[in-house]
Amino acid sequence: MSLSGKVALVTGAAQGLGKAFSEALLKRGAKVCLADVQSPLGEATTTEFQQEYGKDRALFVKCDVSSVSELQTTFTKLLSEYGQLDIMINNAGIMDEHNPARMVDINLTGVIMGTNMAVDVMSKEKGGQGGIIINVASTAGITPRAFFTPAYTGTKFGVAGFTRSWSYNPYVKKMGLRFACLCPAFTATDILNPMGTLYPVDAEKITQMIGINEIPAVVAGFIQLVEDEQCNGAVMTITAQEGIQFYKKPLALSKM
Ligand SMILES: NC(=O)c1ccc[n+]([C@@H]2O[C@H](COP(=O)([O-])OP(=O)(O)OC[C@H]3O[C@@H](n4cnc5c(N)ncnc54)[C@H](O)[C@@H]3O)[C@@H](O)[C@H]2O)c1
Ligand SMILES: CCCCC/C=C\C=C\[C@H](O)C/C=C\C/C=C\CCCC(=O)O
Repeated sequence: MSLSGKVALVTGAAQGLGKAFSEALLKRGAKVCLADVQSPLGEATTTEFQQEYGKDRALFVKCDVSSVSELQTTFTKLLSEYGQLDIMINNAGIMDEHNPARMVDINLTGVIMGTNMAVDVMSKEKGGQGGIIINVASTAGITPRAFFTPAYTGTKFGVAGFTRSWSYNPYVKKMGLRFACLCPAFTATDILNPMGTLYPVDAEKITQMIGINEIPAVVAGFIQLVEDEQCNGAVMTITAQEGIQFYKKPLALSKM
């Protein structure tokens, strides 16, 4: 898939992985709407990108993904500026075991609402041009070994299950859509800073054992998913020890 002239919406784009995904798309010729709850930082990131890639190529919208109305406003602003949406990246997420309800609202409900709104805009059956929706989960979303963060792990299992379920929808071909789930293990971003766990854990020991991805390694996997026209249903894990791997797909359902 050539990215030149495509339009992307990336949530949680002010910093970290979302910022890096946005820049990778910009470098390949896409226009990017950066959505984030952090307003000054999101604006600064967008200004930086406008200076590097052109004023009309990046747009910032302040958006809390846990708010249906803020998400709707984001889609409205994006469409009025760029007229189309081809690539939806539901990336915004937090780690806060002490506030599980808020974490579910952002990490899971935000992804569900962002995906469903994107389907409405992008589906060929509804006047869109098709495209790809990538939801960012975590290796914690496919193995419960992240025992120290049970609620976070629950939200990421939800994201992976939700995304895979969409990918098996028998209408995806007609809609011209692809769904993929990106599951990095520990990656060097600010989310690791507070180590917000419920129980005392030797975080250093755990991260040493598992290793920490550098951001470019995750961006490489991300771009592979965006560009690969055959990737519908992919669940890609990225670990410092084993790099990119694909989580096995269950047997296909008999023809529906
Ligand atoms: N870094 C890791 O170790 C790692 C590993 C696996 C998965 N992930 C996932 O990657 C995604 C990106 O995280 P990151 O590592 O870049 O962390 P980060 O903390 O650097 O970035 C998260 C971004 O999301 C934004 N955000 C938070 N709440 C939001 C909300 N309600 N609405 C909109 N934006 C919001 C933040 O402002 C921030 O810009 C998350 O979903 C995270 O769970 C991270
Ligand atoms: C001990 C520190 C916990 C707090 C870390 C904060 C945020 C982390 C977010 C990531 O999504 C976590 C990524 C991976 C989970 C770690 C291990 C899962 C097991 C990996 C494996 O089984 O290979």
